[in-house]
Amino acid sequence: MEDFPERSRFDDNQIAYNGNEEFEQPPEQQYEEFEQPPEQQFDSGRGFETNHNVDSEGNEFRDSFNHRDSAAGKLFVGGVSWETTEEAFTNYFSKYGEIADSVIMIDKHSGRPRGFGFVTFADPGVVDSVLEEEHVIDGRVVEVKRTVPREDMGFKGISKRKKIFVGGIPTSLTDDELGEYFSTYGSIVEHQIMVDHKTGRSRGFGFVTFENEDALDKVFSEGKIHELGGKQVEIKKAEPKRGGGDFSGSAPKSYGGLGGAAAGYGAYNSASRYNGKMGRGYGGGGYPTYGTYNNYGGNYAGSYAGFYGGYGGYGYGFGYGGPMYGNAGYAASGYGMPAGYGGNTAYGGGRGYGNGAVGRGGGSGGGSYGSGRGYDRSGGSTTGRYHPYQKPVDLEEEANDNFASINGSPIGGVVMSFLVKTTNCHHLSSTAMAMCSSFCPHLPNHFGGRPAYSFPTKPLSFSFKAFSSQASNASSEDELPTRVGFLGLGIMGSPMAQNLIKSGCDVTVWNRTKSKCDPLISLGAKYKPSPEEVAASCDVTFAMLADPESAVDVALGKHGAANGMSSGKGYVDVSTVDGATSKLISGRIKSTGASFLEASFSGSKKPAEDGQLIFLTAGMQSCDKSLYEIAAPLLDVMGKSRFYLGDVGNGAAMKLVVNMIMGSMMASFSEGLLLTEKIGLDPKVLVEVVSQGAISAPMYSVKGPSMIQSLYPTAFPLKHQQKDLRLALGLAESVSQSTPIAAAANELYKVAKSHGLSDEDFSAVIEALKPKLQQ
Ligand SMILES: NC(=O)C1=CN([C@@H]2O[C@H](COP(=O)(O)OP(=O)(O)OC[C@H]3O[C@@H](n4cnc5c(N)ncnc54)[C@H](OP(=O)(O)O)[C@@H]3O)[C@@H](O)[C@H]2O)C=CC1
Ligand SMILES: O=CC(=O)O
Repeated sequence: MEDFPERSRFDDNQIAYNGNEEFEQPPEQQYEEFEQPPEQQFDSGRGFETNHNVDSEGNEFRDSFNHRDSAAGKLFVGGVSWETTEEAFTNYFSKYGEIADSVIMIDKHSGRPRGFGFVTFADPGVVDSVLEEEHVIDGRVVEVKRTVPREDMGFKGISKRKKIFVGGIPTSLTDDELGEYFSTYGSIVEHQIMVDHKTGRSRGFGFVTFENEDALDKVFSEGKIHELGGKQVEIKKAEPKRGGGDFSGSAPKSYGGLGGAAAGYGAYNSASRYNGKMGRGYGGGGYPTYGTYNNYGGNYAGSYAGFYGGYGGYGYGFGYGGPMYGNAGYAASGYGMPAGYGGNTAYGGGRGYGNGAVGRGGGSGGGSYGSGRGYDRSGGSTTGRYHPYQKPVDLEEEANDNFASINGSPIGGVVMSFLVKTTNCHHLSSTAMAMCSSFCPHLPNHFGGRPAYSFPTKPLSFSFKAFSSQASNASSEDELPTRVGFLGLGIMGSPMAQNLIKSGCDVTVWNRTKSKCDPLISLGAKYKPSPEEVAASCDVTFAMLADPESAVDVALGKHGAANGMSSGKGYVDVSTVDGATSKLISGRIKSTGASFLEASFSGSKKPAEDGQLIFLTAGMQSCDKSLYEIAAPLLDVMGKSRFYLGDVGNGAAMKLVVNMIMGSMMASFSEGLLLTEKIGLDPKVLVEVVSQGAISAPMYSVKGPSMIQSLYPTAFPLKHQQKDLRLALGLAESVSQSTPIAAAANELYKVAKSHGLSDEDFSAVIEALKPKLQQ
């Protein structure tokens, strides 16, 4: 039997690399810590992988494994309930044969179960029959997979133990100089400084592979920081990175290759300090030429010297390349802002090119402060999807580390958001949630203190829909609600609820059309036959309904959720409605003694599946604060960021503004596609041209090709887009704001609706411009 190390052993130094260093990814995206979501690394330290793996180029290699005897009887078990004890776990599997070993993995920080474990049968012969069956332990369906000894997972024939990553390489350093320096420690097989494919410029990091492991010991015996080319570089052990993992089945576990439609989800966070921990990116694979590659090191962010440049890298590719928040590189000009104070997230990742770029927005005064360690996965152009969960972070520690440097620094407001994802709901702490940033000209005095928790309170001004951050007295050990209700399982509600289930929450669902509950029930959700009963049985209930009418009906109608609400409970409406509706629902929910939170969001089907929604929260009064604290980690399971916007109605209003813009953009794009064709040019070329320029948007790149073929697979139903335009026009009207473009776009969507396109994707609005519909 395998000599198992202690449970949950992690090696902070150990990082894994994407076997294909050709990819244009930031180090944060190419590397992952050992402490990964279980789906990415099932064994924290026990030396096993599942055999469902995809290499960095998307090639499955499960069949090539040579199962060792020691591993042959060992299975990974995922989706294990928090409540399941090791005894129950072992007992369950003992019906298949003698158990040689079994364990439920425990998070080293929180001491809580991580939702997965391993069971080893004395007789490997029983494994096949175990794999053939469905397994339900303590009422929860668990997922059983083979494990494979990690040492069997050769990548490019290079042992992980012989390769190091070198970060912070001065851009002037040559490959040869890199090799020469490290050759003093031992014979080198290969060495390479990674370069940007487009510019040919050094990306500030590279790899050195030694002939034998002794050399590594020697290098590390001199510490992690070495001086190269007159600058300090940081070395880390590299390990072949597991590719996407082949969870081709349901939901969040389907990380497998998506062909060329790779995700460019970038790092959740950014930089590292020389003396701190390296910010591990979260990003999935990334589309080679998009994503958020940034330079590593050498890019000291202006006044924030001492930090690696802000390779915030949040390539928000939607799985199709183009970064949504990409680019930027403001640090040198001090443009970033210290959102989240250590828990910040460097969005956008800016293509640094050595000038101290920082991740824009959410991030940081330099992307350099990021602390939420992301977990890179997949990598490579064909392993695009990323994992919706992220490990908990010791934000407090890093916030403190980082704070000193930002205290007193002027900040320019950009975007705020703090995001933390978790491997599972159990692991959240208040430090990992409720962190928001602000839009304010200077750091308020109170930031001079310990920035343990940043919590939004009052908006500074309505027009900015912003808020000031201040220390919160959020408890240090927040308990997640054990019971989460979810009402409305349409295109968006289903994947959102699914992510909650997958992250370990105890979810109870309801949907008007009951059959839509079934897939979630099979994933472990409970079912109640009315919103009222869901609300009565849950601590927090989410509502994801079609429109204002259904939102009101489900919340306040007969057997509506309000009937099941009472003091201590919370109702979180994530539907897209208007402010008045939100206020109505809020008022009635609160009259029961319960709390209400508005949390509409931006992001469509794919981001919902990937847990990448952008929440627009509002309505937290002092009495609702605990609801916000409770809901925040749940929102973080479903989304990548949270904005707090003040009073009830502001979240709805922001969402309507966003969708007003989106609706007009799509209408305008439709005109462009048709005009291009009419004048004898190729609309495909238009899509490409647009994608490369300043007006690029994932929406165009993704939807354009199918629009050209008159295909409109529904992600965001056209009827909802028209509803949003209608509501946005009402909002504009209420403040006498002229919105002629949106009004014209709205007319177009109405035409499309009247021709039966309501349930098509909103990109079907192009049909309204075609002659056959205009007759
Ligand atoms: N799709 C997207 O990309 C995004 C959508 N949104 C917004 O989210 C909301 C839901 O969107 P989406 O999931 O796409 O829409 P769907 O149309 O797929 O789902 C709508 C949900 O509302 C339920 N519903 C509709 N009418 C009623 C009613 N009278 N009583 C009870 N339940 C009702 C539906 O139940 P049933 O299954 O029985 O029909 C379904 O669960 C909308 O407000 C939309 O604008 C926000 C961001 C992105
Ligand atoms: O509401 C739609 C979206 O994509 O956001």
